[in-house]
Amino acid sequence: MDYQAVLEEVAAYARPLVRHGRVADYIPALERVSTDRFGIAVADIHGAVYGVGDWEVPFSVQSISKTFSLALVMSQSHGGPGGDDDIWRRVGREPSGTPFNSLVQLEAENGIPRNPFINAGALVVTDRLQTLTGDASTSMLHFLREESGNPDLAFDQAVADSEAAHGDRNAALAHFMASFGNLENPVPSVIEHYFWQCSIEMSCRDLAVAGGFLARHGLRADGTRLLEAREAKRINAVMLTCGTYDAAGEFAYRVGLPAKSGVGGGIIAVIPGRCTLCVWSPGLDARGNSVAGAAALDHFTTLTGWSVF
Ligand SMILES: NC(=O)CC[C@H](N)C(=O)O
Repeated sequence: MDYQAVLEEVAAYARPLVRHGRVADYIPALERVSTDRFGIAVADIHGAVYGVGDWEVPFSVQSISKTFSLALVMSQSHGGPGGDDDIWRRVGREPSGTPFNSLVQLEAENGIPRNPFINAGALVVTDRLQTLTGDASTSMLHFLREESGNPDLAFDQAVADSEAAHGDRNAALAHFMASFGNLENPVPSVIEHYFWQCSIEMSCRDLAVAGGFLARHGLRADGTRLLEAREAKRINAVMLTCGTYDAAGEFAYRVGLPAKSGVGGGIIAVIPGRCTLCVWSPGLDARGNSVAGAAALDHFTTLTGWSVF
């Protein structure tokens, strides 16, 4: 496969959609990013990386971090009966069908979020990572530096501060879950670590490389094992069904890959056994997914025939 040629063709297909959609404005620091940007990268399972456009420009990973926090928690607390991790007692794995920051299901479902990729679920996962590591956001940053091979990865303090200043919704979710006994750490510390992890800046290149363990059935870049193969399979499955919020059905229909999006405009996608992709373009659709990014991934699987279906 000539990855570079495929990426050029994908970029040409998606470019007319760049500037479509809206930049997330509920986190004011994200509003400053230009909608003109478009980049896409592929990292194959052997470590080769290809990219076009703004593929080396760092952006705010936002909810893409939810994939890595789940992986870190699963890697550190291998399972109970049937190999299931304890985290699944505290968070479900069904699509929510509601927006990523919705409160509505939590009361009826006793403070157990539908899945780890909506905000409520990610707060539970961050809480667990905080208990396991003592410093959830820093342990994630170190992991991402190692897996991406980029020691310069950093938090974006302006984004973390901006989100904290406008974080009433996430604070409400956390307090509500705490009232059901579903948080182990104090709410202020959980939301602070969550905002920090969302603020990490990475490029398409960094994210495609760092997500390689999902395509390598759990093996890290250095060949050591992060996750059992069945755990990597499970994360990919939850990405497919829940990774693009209440658009996961539409995304599976169009793209047919496990994927996780963020309101910074990035989307990572996994082709197990082959490669990991990351695309970035900040204009978002009504559900919070990158318009040009989703179109690019759609065209990539159409050109290559490499969906999981
Ligand atoms: N969908 C997202 O990327 C949301 C992440 C964002 N930090 C939030 O909590 O609202």
